[in-house]
Amino acid sequence: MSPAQSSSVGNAVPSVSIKVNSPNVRYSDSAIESDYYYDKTIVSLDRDGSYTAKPTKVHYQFRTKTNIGKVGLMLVGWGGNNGTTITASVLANKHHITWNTRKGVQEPNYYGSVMLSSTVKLGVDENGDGVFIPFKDLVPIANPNDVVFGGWDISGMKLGDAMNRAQVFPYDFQRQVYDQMQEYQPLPSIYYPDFIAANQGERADNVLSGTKQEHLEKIRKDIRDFKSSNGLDKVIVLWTANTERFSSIIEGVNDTADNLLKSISESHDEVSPSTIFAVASILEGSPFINGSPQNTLVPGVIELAESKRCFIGGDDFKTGQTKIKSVLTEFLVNAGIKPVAITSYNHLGNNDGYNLSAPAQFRSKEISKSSVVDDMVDANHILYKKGEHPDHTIVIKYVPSVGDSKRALDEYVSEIFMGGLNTISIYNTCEDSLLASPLILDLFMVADLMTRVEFRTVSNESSDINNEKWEPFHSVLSILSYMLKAPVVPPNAPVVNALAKQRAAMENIMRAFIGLPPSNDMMLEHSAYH
Ligand SMILES: NC(=O)c1ccc[n+]([C@@H]2O[C@H](COP(=O)([O-])OP(=O)(O)OC[C@H]3O[C@@H](n4cnc5c(N)ncnc54)[C@H](O)[C@@H]3O)[C@@H](O)[C@H]2O)c1
Ligand SMILES: O=P([O-])([O-])O[C@@H]1[C@@H](O)[C@H](O)[C@@H](O)[C@H](O)[C@@H]1O
Repeated sequence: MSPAQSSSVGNAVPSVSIKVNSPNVRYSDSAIESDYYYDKTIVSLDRDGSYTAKPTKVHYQFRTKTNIGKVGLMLVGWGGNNGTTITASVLANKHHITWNTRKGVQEPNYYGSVMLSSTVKLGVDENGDGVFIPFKDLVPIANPNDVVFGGWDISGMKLGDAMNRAQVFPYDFQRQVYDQMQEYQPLPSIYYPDFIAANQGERADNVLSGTKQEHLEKIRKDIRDFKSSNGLDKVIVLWTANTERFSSIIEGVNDTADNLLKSISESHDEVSPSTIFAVASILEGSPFINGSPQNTLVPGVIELAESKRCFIGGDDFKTGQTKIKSVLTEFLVNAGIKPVAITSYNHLGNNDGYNLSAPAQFRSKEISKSSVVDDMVDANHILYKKGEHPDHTIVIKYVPSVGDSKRALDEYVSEIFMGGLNTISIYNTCEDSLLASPLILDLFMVADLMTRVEFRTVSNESSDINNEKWEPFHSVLSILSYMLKAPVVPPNAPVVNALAKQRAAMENIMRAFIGLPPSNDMMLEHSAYH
């Protein structure tokens, strides 16, 4: 009977082992099973305009397999800034590689990973003081130091040279991982010039020929070969390649799974490389996550994932300017302050910025960056009339000389008490790839966790629960929202962008897996006279 397995992630991240002492939690050698009572408040509007609120409980059972197995992560765009950065960083953590800087010796770490470098309040001790543990130790999470990397790139450059091209890491670090990185060679990939900026053509020397159907079959074979040659139990595919233009959603082309598969067999122009990667992953039973803003997950992909019970997630890593926006806007609106203008400008000089300098690719990013305030604004009908929104402007400029060190300038103008105005200006220099890369690990770890979770609903306490079938979560993983600018959610589910809510949802779902109630900060234990 073993408690939740904790994984020691090198010496960069401490690990704790926890066991829940409850009749609602059962440990076996292969799984943690919990009975969880989900509290909801159902609200109805009465004829006189008043609301009736009715507390309800739904009884779920969760089963989390604790045997993680050997997991691989295949990156599309492996030779890019994010792909090389995360690969080299895991090597550094795994082998405890340190490097000299002008400030002294730098240790490897996983800062910026919410699972690896943030904590959650497990509960309180006998004095009522909070006990905080690494987020990753709530439930059995894969150890990123053990992940097997692979992937594709339209640039055939080996990863050591690609890391050098990315200009993210200092020389003293690069020189220590160069030889190991040079052992990695991205597989040839799918290249349809129409979907990314023309300026990317200069690096496209590692591309597949043939029809779209042949591309689909080749990518599927790549996934199978990678899995078998590395003795993997599971492969997760993650797109961190260039931003593509949006695909048009066309009835009969990509609106259903069958139409999409037919369109691929006919090499339809409107099927993008990223959508083919998504389809290949799903057909191979590999979760697919889109770290870029384009609408890879067209309706046909979602329907295919649902039919195959395969996980998908997206869109667009939420790393810097947008991450701050999803906090600041919630703070303002929830404080009863009315943002009337949010102006976000940034410039950057990496290849992502080079690709985004093309209008169609910028438009994809503008869309994903613009939707992040919608849920917070729509929830406050005191400040905003129906359909009213702040002016929200997004500007991205390519400035080669700043490289990966993106500059983000934001101005928030808000109406405050009695006709006043409040202006908040932010200047934020972000090492773009050092912000995004840890999120690749978070997306990988949480997606892997979800492949090991099943649940069932106890609809009638008197019936035999064992007659209820264990089910996986819905294929569209909205639990990944915290890491994504424009979360894709199951049909008819609401989109939540507020960062604190996204994090609380992820934490409380994982607490439910081990039979713990949602975390809250009511501090009632401190409210009585002792
Ligand atoms: N802070 C961040 O870095 C950040 C944040 C959010 C989103 N993103 C998104 O992540 C993606 C990658 O960012 P990056 O900075 O690593 O970009 P990058 O340009 O350095 O890397 C992208 C890589 O993808 C390759 N590529 C392009 N098309 C491909 C295809 N069809 N198949 C395989 N490889 C292909 C390119 O050759 C390149 O090596 C971009 O879409 C970017 O918008 C990045
Ligand atoms: O995450 P964030 O900082 O809001 O948005 C960023 C953009 O501002 C930047 O121009 C782009 O290169 C990155 O891919 C990222 O998407």
